[in-house]
Amino acid sequence: MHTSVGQTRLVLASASPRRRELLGQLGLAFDVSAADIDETPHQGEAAPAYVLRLAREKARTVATRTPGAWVLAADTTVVLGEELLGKPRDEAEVRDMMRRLSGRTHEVQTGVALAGPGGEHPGEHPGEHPGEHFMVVRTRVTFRPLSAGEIAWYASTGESLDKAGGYAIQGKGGFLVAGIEGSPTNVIGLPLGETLELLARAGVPLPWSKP
Ligand SMILES: Cc1cn([C@H]2C[C@H](O)[C@@H](COP(=O)(O)OP(=O)(O)OP(=O)(O)O)O2)c(=O)[nH]c1=O
Repeated sequence: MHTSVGQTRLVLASASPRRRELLGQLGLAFDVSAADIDETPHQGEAAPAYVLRLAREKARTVATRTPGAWVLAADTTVVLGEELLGKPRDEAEVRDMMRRLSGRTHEVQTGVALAGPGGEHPGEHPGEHPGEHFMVVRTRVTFRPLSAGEIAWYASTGESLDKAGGYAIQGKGGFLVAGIEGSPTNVIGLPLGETLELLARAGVPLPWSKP
């Protein structure tokens, strides 16, 4: 997809097909450019600080190579108690995550960051990209108590490996979930209502705003 928002391009800094599809639902035109960054959490880093740091880093990385564009990025993680559950490495780790999530409520947290087309002018605060806006959105998700058979089958489907917490609520993993409190699109990787508010706050022209 290539076009511009008013005079200024909007770029989605993501390799995630889910984020591309979700942002596309807002009727905005945008380009896509993935940011490959190190996603290792810092020692003792709290979940909201972690997802925000990664979202801002992705946005800044792409903003540096696309000057004059608005750059939107996000990072999603699953938080169970104090623990961050990222993407599982293999099927055994998926089974382990499913056993831990079974019958319990966890939070899905997404950091969303928008870097403005600020050129070379410094931001207001040290380390801040000019025109930067960001936020963290949290959704509570409760899993059904899962049987050993359900866990083994789900882990074998292969849909877990590129998903935080090892499941996809929008896919085969829908049966795992008993209830959800908060934004559903946040769980899939981009909270649409809040993203819209962020874009509006930053002054990005929306499809229905007057020219
Ligand atoms: C919990 C859950 C996560 N996910 C996905 C959303 C995110 O794409 C992924 C978490 O990984 P992220 O690191 O947030 O994103 P990504 O690596 O897929 O893409 P990029 O960094 O390039 O933007 O997990 C689902 O699709 N469904 C779910 O139910």
